[in-house]
Amino acid sequence: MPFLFDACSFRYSRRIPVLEQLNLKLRPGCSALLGPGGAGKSTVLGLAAAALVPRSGSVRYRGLDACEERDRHRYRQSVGLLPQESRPIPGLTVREQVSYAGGLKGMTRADAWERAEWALDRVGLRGLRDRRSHLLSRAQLRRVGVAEVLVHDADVILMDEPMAGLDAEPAAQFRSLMGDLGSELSVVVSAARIDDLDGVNGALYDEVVVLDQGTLRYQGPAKGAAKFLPPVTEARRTLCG
Ligand SMILES: Nc1ncnc2c1ncn2[C@@H]1O[C@H](COP(=O)(O)OP(=O)(O)OP(=O)(O)O)[C@@H](O)[C@H]1O
Repeated sequence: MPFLFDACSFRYSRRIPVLEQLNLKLRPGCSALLGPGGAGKSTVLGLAAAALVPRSGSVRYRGLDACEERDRHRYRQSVGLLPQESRPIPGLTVREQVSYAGGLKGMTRADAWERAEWALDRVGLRGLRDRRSHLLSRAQLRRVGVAEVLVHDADVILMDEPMAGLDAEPAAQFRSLMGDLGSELSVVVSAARIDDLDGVNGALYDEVVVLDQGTLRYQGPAKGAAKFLPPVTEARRTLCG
């Protein structure tokens, strides 16, 4: 079931439009959203997650309209966003933080608490569940972010540049987690370069969307995307095999 962006316009401040009349069918389960810094990837994911609201136009998923008050709660339950930086909540343990995320999506306290343990197990953080979340590394916090999505049983997870800023070893471990998640849950992943996603799960990226300056430059198979991406030789090599 795709995200449907219909004539969607968005701007953070009055002056500079980021998206203007964007029409996009973003298919979870197989999509990578690529583009250079400032292309609008985070904005598109924020709109798809109903964390941002368009100035005009609409964003729909599974027949629910993210802009309609009556649909928004159910919409947000189905969609989870892993932002570029997962932040600790000062004073909370890891399990409390994940459980709190479940509460924000409408789960009862008891359900969220139980399910948080499962979600932390799923992302390999069971052993850290009672640690204060501000003591975690960036890579561990990113896993907490994934657990915050798993806790409320979202059916799609939108990951905003999940490999950015990770050292080689945690990056490899996170790729492996993403590969596992991709076989269970629909995923949309953004990245500046396709090689940031290399090795995650080849089958996941049978559709690539390239954005530049808020405009859709390309949508289709990964191989055809190379000429629409910035001239990064490594990225081209990966795409073109
Ligand atoms: N909170 C904000 N306030 C004002 N402008 C913003 C804000 N967030 C993003 N922008 C601007 O919106 C445009 C699109 O940014 P966005 O973060 O969506 O792009 P991106 O492709 O995700 O880039 P990056 O890879 O650098 O995160 C950029 O010009 C950016 O400067």
